[in-house]
Amino acid sequence: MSGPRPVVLSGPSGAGKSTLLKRLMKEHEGVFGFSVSHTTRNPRPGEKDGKDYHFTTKEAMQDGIDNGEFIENAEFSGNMYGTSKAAIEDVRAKNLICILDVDIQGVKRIKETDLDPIYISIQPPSMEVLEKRLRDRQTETEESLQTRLEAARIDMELSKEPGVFDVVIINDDLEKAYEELKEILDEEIKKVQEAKS
Ligand SMILES: Nc1ncnc2c1ncn2[C@@H]1O[C@H](COP(=O)(O)OP(=O)(O)OP(=O)(O)O)[C@@H](O)[C@H]1O
Ligand SMILES: Nc1nc2c(ncn2[C@@H]2O[C@H](COP(=O)(O)O)[C@@H](O)[C@H]2O)c(=O)[nH]1
Repeated sequence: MSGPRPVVLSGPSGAGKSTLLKRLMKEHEGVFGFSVSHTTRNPRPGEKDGKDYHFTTKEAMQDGIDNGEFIENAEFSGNMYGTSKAAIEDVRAKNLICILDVDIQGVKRIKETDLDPIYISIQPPSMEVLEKRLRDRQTETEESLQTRLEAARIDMELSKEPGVFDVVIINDDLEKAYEELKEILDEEIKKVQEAKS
């Protein structure tokens, strides 16, 4: 595939992926494009259909999967999530760096494709900090919080396996984590900016 290299951001729910990528996109207008995933979970307050996710039903999503419309899909915390081929194409058609926010199952499935992204894991400094962040975000029920923490334990172990990620960023201090992320992507950012000038 031609154009700038896509970027996969992964890591436990609550580690800070959306926080970092929203800032990255805001500070680099016209450089990044978000691959809008499909999900069967309910929207959170403030989330917009078509921007944060394509919110859909299990039936419609399963039809799309059966029709080969997704490059990967996974079940996470009782809901379906997936990256459609169209979501990636929409970004790549504009010659932008395509950012995918997917869980560890998504990372493994994307590795079986020819997408060839830069794989970045965003990790919390500890389980305790992660739990506090998730509780403070007030988006989960106690049940879904516990499911997410269990998935986080698995994610934190798998992310240590050599070769899974190109880089692991510990998001303790937000400024430091953001600077690290920018530095990793500096070369790709410059390529897009130069192509536009
Ligand atoms: N370095 C940080 N220090 C303190 N709070 C943080 C930091 N990074 C993110 N947060 C906060 O932690 C919460 C979780 O962050 P965020 O929603 O970005 O996580 P996420 O990895 O995108 O989660 P999910 O995968 O569930 O979407 C948010 O309320 C965010 O404001
Ligand atoms: N495999 C995929 N995982 C995805 C996708 N979109 C998001 N995610 C991951 O799901 C969890 C939960 O997200 P939330 O928005 O409900 O908090 C998180 O780890 C995301 O990275 C996808 O298309 N495929």
